[in-house]
Amino acid sequence: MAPVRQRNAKGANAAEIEKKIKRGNALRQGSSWRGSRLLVALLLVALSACGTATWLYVTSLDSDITETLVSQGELVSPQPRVYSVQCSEDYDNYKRYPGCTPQKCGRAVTDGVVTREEAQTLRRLAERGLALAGSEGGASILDLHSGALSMGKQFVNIYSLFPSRNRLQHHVQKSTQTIELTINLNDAGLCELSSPGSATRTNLIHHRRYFGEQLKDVFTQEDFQLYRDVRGRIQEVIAQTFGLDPALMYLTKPTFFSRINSTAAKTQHDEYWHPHIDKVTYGSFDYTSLLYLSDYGSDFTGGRFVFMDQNGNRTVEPRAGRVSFFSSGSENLHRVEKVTWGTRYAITVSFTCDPEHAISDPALPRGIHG
Ligand SMILES: O=C(O)CCC(=O)C(=O)O
Ligand SMILES: [Fe+2]
Repeated sequence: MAPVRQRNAKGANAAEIEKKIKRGNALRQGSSWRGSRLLVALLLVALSACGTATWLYVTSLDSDITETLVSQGELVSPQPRVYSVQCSEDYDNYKRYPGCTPQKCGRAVTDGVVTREEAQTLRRLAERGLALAGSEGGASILDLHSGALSMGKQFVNIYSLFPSRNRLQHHVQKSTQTIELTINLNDAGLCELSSPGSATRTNLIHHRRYFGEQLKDVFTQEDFQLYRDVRGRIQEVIAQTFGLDPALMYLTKPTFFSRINSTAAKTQHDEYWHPHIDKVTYGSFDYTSLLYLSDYGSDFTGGRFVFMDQNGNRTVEPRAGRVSFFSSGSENLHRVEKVTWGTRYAITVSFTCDPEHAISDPALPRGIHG
């Protein structure tokens, strides 16, 4: 019996051990299941956290935009779309010119004043002109009136190099900064640029020949005629919209082509995105207009124009041929978003009520025949 009991006891032990092994396996299996379930859950949490963060980021990019006043895809024609805004007190600090000084303020957009073909012609002109030089950073300008052209980290004057005098002094101006360059034309027709305050003599460059030869191909009389026509039509629509006498408003400086891309800024001149008030930045401006020469979304991304109002921001999306215009005081604080891709072209054409700040339409310098 004893051996049987023993066998039985052994048998019971073996069954117990087998049970334990099975339980152990099941437990291990269970814990590996639990482990992978935990991993999947963690992954899901991480993914949804990522998704939420991305969503928050994307919406935060847009969250400062309360309203799109005019999108690129729509066509505002023939009448401008007008948004009235209460005039700021800025104009009280200046002499008032009845029939011109803003009494009604606001902003308006029209696609009915400049055709897309005209915008394309002007854009080609901007491309050719700015290809002569251009800023090292993302924002270049070509001022048609003064001839100031971004070059590297500074500006050159493509017009002043023309008169056949030997020594010229001129000022290149953008915003509040004025650079005075003295240009000496040497016997070889090369020019030496020097600027007061810099002890070292700067560049000996073939500017005179370079721009002289290039300019003939870049600007024709027709181009300047087109600028004049467009300027006249813009003046008319501003006068109509704000109830002004167009004969009492004058083109003022600066009036320039701008080319913006996503290259990192190299100097302050490239930092076009800062909020500003045109009347403060440019002084003489009473009405600002912007003629866009390229399309938001297909020629470039970013680069929307943003009115920064107290109760939110309102955008205008550039469209080739679109004219956006507004009274230049602090009722129209604005900025341009950074361009994130592509190239954005525009022209700034602005008007003053003060005859002393009037400029004549840009024209080809004497001696250059288109
Ligand atoms: O190009 C734009 O949309 C605006 C430029 C601007 O604000 C300016 O020239 O003062
Ligand atoms: Fe501006």
